[in-house]
Amino acid sequence: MTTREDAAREAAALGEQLRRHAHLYYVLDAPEVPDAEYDRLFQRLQALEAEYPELRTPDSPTQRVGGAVLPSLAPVRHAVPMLSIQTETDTTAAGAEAFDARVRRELGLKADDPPVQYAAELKFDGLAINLRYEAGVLVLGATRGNGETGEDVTQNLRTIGQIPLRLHGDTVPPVLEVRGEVYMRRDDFEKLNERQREKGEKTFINPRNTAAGAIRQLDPALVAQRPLSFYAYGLGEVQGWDAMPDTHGGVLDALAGFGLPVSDIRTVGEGASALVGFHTLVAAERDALPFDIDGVVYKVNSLALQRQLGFKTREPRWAVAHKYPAQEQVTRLNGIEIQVGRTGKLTPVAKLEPVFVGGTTVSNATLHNLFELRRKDVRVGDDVIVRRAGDVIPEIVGRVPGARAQYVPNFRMPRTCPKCGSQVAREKGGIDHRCTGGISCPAQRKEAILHFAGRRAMDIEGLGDKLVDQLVDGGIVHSLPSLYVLGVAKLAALDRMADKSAANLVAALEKSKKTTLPRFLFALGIRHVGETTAKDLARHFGKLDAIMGHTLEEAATVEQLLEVPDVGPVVAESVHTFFQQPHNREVVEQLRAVGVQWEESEPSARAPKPLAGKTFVITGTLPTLSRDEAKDKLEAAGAKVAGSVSKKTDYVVAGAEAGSKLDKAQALGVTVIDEAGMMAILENGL
Ligand SMILES: NC(=O)c1ccc[n+]([C@@H]2O[C@H](COP(=O)([O-])OP(=O)(O)OC[C@H]3O[C@@H](n4cnc5c(N)ncnc54)[C@H](O)[C@@H]3O)[C@@H](O)[C@H]2O)c1
Ligand SMILES: [Zn+2]
Repeated sequence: MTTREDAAREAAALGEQLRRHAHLYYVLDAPEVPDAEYDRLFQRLQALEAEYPELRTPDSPTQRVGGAVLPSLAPVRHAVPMLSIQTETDTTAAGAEAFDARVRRELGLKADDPPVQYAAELKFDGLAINLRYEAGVLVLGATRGNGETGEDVTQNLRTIGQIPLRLHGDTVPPVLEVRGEVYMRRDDFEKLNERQREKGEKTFINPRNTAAGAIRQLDPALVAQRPLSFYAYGLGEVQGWDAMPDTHGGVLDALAGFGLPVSDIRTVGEGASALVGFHTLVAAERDALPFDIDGVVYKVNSLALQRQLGFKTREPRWAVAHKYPAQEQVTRLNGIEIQVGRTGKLTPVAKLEPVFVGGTTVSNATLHNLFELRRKDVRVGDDVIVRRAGDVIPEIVGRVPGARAQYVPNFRMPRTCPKCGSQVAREKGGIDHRCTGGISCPAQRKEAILHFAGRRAMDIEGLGDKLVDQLVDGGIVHSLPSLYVLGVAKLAALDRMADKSAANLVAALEKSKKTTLPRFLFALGIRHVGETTAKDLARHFGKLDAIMGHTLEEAATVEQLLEVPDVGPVVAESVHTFFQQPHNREVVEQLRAVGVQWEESEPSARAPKPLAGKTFVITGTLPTLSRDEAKDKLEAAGAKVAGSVSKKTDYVVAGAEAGSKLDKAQALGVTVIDEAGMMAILENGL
């Protein structure tokens, strides 16, 4: 049993904590704990005050709205105070029933009186804003502040495209204050954070705080860079609105008519059952919404009844917020594991004490990369904040500040891939750590096979996404070489695979064995080695063994790789590292052993380069060669092949139906030759 003194002591401590968190949240836009944690403390204080009403002092956090006003922004006194909304903590249907019962009691309705009509809408998780329109023109935009006085953020609000600077239509009242929420869409938030991550900069915690922080920026140019959105949901001061609707639903329709964004997800219905229906419906849709909501709001629809019900200190009696499970929760970080993605990226994953967040139990959450992990300074044993919103994978947004009981070393990335043992590398200036065992790493198997089979790589027709899934998941193909031992019988046994297509695939595999060195190099999926680089490498070295060497030690060094025209340090490093992985070398050997072959040539370092320094353009259809073949031949002789004709072009090779490029060549006086002329130059030189 709590004694009065205990209760007073606890209430004082709670008040202090709540005031501190409210300051961090409302004034600094930098909360230290999730809302669920704040709400828990708040409800505890409310319960104590209910038991001992003398503890309910006027300055108690339960009696006040929002936070203080930033001194750097001009204060705005609200004509009509901006209040909070009472929260219904019971998230089941009972929450809506309790509200309906309260409203009926306060209106003095009897059991057999007709049901009250309600408007139900989303509770957007953003920042409350008051927009003042005079004669239809936006003259002032303010934050809620402490409810009585807010901050002038007009210039910042003007940067939000969805907020009309002038209202539409000729029924706009002389004075109209519109209340609504500035928020950030989830995809906009993700994109913003993705950009921050790429730049290695600090990421934002959640859309709500990002939006709130942006609106209270001093520099409108900075605000303009933040993708903010707006929804209107109510009114402030109104003067001279002759045709003012008499219901809340009607008001929202009118606001939409004036050109203000109003959410379509709302309803008007009778009694508690309509509210329960809406709550259930929105719960099912919540994850799919493009923005965060933390609940739904029920409002008595009739404005006359709203006036009759009136206000308490902090909130109207005619509205209630019915919440959903929180999207951020605190839990214990039990460990950090490394996950290897399809493309070889290593991601630190938090192993959590299971926690119910965003409607499901979460025990894993991403920490994105080593830099972010370090910046957030999370260590095993910490209390961390997990966020799970919509379909976005759960993530750790930070740790709950506080001292650690004992020293815990900083997390380190493994030096070798936990899946295949290949070396882990991070490019200079890059953020991500990657496994370098592309073709030999089980985590990257599917991606590697798809790339290998691609049209511009080994060109294995019929080996697509779904089939690769089937082959790998069924344990039939576990490496690139094992593709070449697939038999028709085994393939035909697969789902959705007919004998004919099985036979076709085997034939395509057989055909693909005869390839070219550039295609083969490209097919290996070495990071940063695209088609062009593969060609450059093949031309320069001529033979695969000149690049990979008979032994690890004989493989081309970074310096040797840097001699290839157009190959820079990042590419050279990547090729070198690839061939330093024993598993990768094995796969290449096995591919050769199953019969993959190509014609090797003299390294271009030694081969004559009669066309060096000359630029060719190929246009039209040549009689025997494809354009790619002609290009290869010219490039092998040292020529540069360009895509468009300019004064720098030396020759245009024109085939049938050559169009504007030929006209341009003639206009510029560039020599035009045909395929036979090109072959003569290749054979005899210029
Ligand atoms: N994490 C922290 O440290 C911390 C600190 C303080 C407050 N908070 C959070 O702030 C919230 C409490 O703040 P509050 O007093 O602003 O109450 P509230 O956010 O629960 O409700 C009032 C607000 O709801 C918004 N709203 C959204 N949709 C609406 C709609 N359709 N109709 C009307 N209003 C709508 C308005 O901005 C309004 O001001 C809680 O969620 C709490 O967890 C968190
Ligand atoms: Zn690996």
